[in-house]
Amino acid sequence: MDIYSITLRAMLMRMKAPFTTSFGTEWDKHFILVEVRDKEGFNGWGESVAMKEPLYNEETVGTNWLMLKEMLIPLLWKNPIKHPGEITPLFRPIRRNNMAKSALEGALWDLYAKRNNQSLSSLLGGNRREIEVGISLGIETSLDILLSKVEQYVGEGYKRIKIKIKPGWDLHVVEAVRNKFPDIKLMADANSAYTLADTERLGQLDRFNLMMIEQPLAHDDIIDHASLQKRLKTPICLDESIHSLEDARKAIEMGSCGIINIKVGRVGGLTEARRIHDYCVEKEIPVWCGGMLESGIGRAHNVAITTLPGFTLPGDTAASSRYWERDLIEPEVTVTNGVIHVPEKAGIGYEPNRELIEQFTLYSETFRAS
Ligand SMILES: O=C(O)CCC(=O)C1=CC=C[C@@H](O)[C@@H]1C(=O)O
Ligand SMILES: [Mg+2]
Repeated sequence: MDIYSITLRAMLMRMKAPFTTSFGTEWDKHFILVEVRDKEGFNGWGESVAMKEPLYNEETVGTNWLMLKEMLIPLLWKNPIKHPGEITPLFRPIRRNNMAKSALEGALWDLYAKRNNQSLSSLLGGNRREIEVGISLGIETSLDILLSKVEQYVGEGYKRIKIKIKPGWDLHVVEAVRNKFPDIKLMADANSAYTLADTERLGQLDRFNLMMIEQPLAHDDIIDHASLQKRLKTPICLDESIHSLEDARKAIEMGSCGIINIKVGRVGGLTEARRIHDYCVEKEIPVWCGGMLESGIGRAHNVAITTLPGFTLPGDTAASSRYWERDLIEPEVTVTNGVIHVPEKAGIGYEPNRELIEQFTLYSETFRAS
């Protein structure tokens, strides 16, 4: 892959509404876009899902910018690659910084797919032309507002509803949603808001027939989730705890979870996401694709990975209009009755809107092989 230049863009997009979880609220979304150009004029796009503050994991926009500029891009210049699958082993000596790695790796996968006139989904081995998706709702200012949003999205046909919980916004909230919507596929994401001391309280969620409880305990835990899973009927789904195939192997061997939320950025890129997917298929552990409030660039990568056969549960890849007045891609990601039609064009399959990208760019820097 004859890379000519790599451009980093620090982006700022205001979401339609604040999104609140147990660890904080996102409204002004800061993130990095990566554009890789080759000498023949092809380009590939990736998105870092790191947030402005290290509240979801230890990475931020600032750490990602530094790691890309000082470590990852120079490493790529020194070690030209022929296939994007070489990026993960090339970057392995650099500890963690998965979201920084994933943003560059994703851009290279998109570039490679375009050079070969192949859709990213088919290049990854995905065989589905339609994917079923769910929607993730934040912690709202009132139960009535949450219930009205659930009603709206159930009406739009989303295949599963994910709500956020935390101490003080949990049992009564899940009960109210379940009472009003007795038959919907419903799950709860705690974003590490509980400890083993809350085992009895979390056990009370078993009566609501949830698909799963996502990441109830600490963001870096596997062993306590194994203890908790023994006490819960509802499957635990791990998100923040899983950074690699090794973490997935340990969690499954320990019995820490029955389901895994695969987020491309959290695990370091599409190659590792596919390895985790393949391992979970072998171990009969269902997976789904989580979201990080991405713009259309990251959303497009999520659509592509979700076409792999083991993504059997509806993920978080909602329509662009869920978060954005105008998204950075054309066409935008649309959802019809809970289904996304997977684009078959080369690469990520959606065209970046350069004018809009420039409009939301705070600053950028372009690097060329010296
Ligand atoms: O992108 C989406 O729609 C999913 C949003 C979502 O649920 C999350 C985004 C980012 C971190 C968390 O708050 C949460 C999650 O843990 O899945
Ligand atoms: Mg989560």
